[in-house]
Amino acid sequence: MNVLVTGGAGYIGSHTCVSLLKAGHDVVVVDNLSNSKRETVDQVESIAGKNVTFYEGDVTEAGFLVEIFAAHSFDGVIHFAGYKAVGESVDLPSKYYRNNLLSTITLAELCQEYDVPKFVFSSSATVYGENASPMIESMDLLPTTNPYGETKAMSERILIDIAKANPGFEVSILRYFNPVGAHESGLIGESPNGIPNNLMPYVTQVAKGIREKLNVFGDDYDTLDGSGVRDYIHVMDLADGHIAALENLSDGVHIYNLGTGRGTSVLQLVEAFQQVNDVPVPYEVVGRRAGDIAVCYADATKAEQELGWVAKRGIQDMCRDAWNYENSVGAESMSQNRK
Ligand SMILES: O=c1ccn([C@@H]2O[C@H](COP(=O)(O)OP(=O)(O)O[C@H]3O[C@H](CO)[C@H](O)[C@H](O)[C@H]3O)[C@@H](O)[C@H]2O)c(=O)[nH]1
Repeated sequence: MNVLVTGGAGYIGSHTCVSLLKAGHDVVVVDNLSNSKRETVDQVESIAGKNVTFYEGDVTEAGFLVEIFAAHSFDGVIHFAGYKAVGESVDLPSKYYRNNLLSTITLAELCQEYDVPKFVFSSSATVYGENASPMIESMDLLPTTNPYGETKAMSERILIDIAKANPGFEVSILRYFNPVGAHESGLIGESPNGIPNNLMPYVTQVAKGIREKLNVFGDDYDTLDGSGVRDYIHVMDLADGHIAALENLSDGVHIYNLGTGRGTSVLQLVEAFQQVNDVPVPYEVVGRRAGDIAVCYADATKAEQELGWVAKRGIQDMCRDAWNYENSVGAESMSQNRK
């Protein structure tokens, strides 16, 4: 297939491009590089040994996208591009609603105009809100605690309605749990700007000595050791999930959790990281972080039954590959304002 990947220079997008190319698909990337770098696309090409067509620009701009849709005959779109910082979305809600919703609407409209039948959307487990785990696709969505999460829930709604009105439009909505790790080559990985919000990049930076210690946000949750429990999934498993979703698409809307189905606590993850990589990760338990829930993990059976996809890599692989990337030449130069 000839696939348009929006946000293909980003963390999950770049790993998915590798999997797409390796599976024999052709890839066109559109990315405005607001939170990523052009070099990542070069790294993707060198890992896969195949070329990618790259356009720098914004997927909220229909005029810019029209030229790309006209120049290529796409079989499908995988839409990753979007703002994703939870805290920033609380401070700048209109930035999030404008960008994340407009991009989804614009792309879905262009798919109708140019007869592009397949659409895979990056959603998030955050749409489950405070439901009790395991999260299952058939659950009613609960309000999320921030505009970022709302943009994911609203984008899902918009795609469901557009698919209803346009028979033949095939939509796959993928709800990611907690993506971590990196491609085993160490050439691409997660390079957050500034102080990381998420656990794994914070852990790797503490291990590396860039930050003094990890703050563990709460040890008084009702979990096995009191720290928060999440379903961490290796980014290459997640990438493979997109290929399975794309290749198995059929008429209508299909929603899948992409998780392992297993929960790991913050303290368990820190312990695994130290053991696998033989490096200390000093930490201190501090108060809970506003908006966090105690436990979030997937029921991952639907993706297995319908797509034949299961996550193959474990916590050890995730910790090893995240550390390998942190120690690579690329990690430092990819990140901005790290200190
Ligand atoms: O420095 C840190 C960072 C995180 N945590 C803990 O580690 C766990 C995972 O936190 P992350 O920030 O890595 O991930 P979240 O589950 O909070 O975030 C996920 O859910 C969010 C919505 O709530 C967004 O969807 C986000 O993109 C996605 O990664 C949580 O228990 C959190 O409290 C710490 O203890 N210390």
